[in-house]
Amino acid sequence: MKHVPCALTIAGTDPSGGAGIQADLKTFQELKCYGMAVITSAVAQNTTGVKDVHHLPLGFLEKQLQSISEDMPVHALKTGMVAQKDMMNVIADWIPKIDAYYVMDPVMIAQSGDSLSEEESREVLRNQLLPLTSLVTPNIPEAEEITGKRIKTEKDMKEAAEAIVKNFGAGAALVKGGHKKGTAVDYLFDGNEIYTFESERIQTKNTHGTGCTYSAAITAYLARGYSLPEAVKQAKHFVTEAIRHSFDLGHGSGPTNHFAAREEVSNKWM
Ligand SMILES: Nc1ncnc2c1ncn2[C@@H]1O[C@H](COP(=O)(O)OP(=O)(O)O)[C@@H](O)[C@H]1O
Ligand SMILES: Cc1ncc(COP(=O)(O)O)c(N)n1
Repeated sequence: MKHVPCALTIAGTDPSGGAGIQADLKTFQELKCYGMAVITSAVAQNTTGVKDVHHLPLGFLEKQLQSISEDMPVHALKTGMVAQKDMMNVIADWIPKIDAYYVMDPVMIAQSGDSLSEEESREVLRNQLLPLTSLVTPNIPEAEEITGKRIKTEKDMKEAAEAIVKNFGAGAALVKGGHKKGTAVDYLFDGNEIYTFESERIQTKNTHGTGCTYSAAITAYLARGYSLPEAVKQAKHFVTEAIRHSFDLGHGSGPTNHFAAREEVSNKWM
């Protein structure tokens, strides 16, 4: 039987479809992976911001994870919104039971400015989850939170990526420059080398879910067997096209276009 790459996301929801679990599953599907999803929190949100959050009970999170590991193969997984420290502990206990790449998007604050994680969970993220990762993908504010150092320059971004691997035990770190001025440049440190991934900055307010989409795309390429630098390179292309052809939907920061990188539609549909 043909082997299908299997990718799992453990994250919160976005009923408006641009971020969270919904963005991850769309991305897995676009990138020809069998997508699976474990929900941490149900979030009432849209392009304008977060209205309410309902955390699922811990025992139920455990049962969802067990439903995967007792039955399904996982080649790569990602975590997105994991708001509470006890949820992080449950996930940290579960990950070593499966043999898969682990990409952590350390979601802390939504683009709308709403907090998506409890302050006290950040210590557990650093100490329990980071050492289990194959890759962590912080934006600049998240990299500052992890390292405790301000990031102002591109040199600071590279140093943060190195510190997150060397001092906090992440497998690799990709510090994303979506929140700075100038080109959209991201730096990957894989324990040996710094790699640079750069694209032009697209002038749009419609960037809801970019971080989710990017980390899901990296996860999908890892599930498909790409090396880490190649997975990031392909995922960067995927997210750049998704932003370039993002949708002017909703009244806030609109969602990215998860099918923009499809060659067969890019000329016809847009
Ligand atoms: N306006 C933009 N034009 C092009 N690329 C962008 C833009 N905004 C963000 N990116 C890219 O999108 C990806 C997600 O980055 P970022 O927005 O920093 O993440 P997050 O959603 O976690 O804050 C990165 O590759 C970043 O460089
Ligand atoms: C459930 C969930 N997870 C993550 C984000 C972050 O989204 P963004 O990539 O826009 O910062 C979000 N808004 N909702």
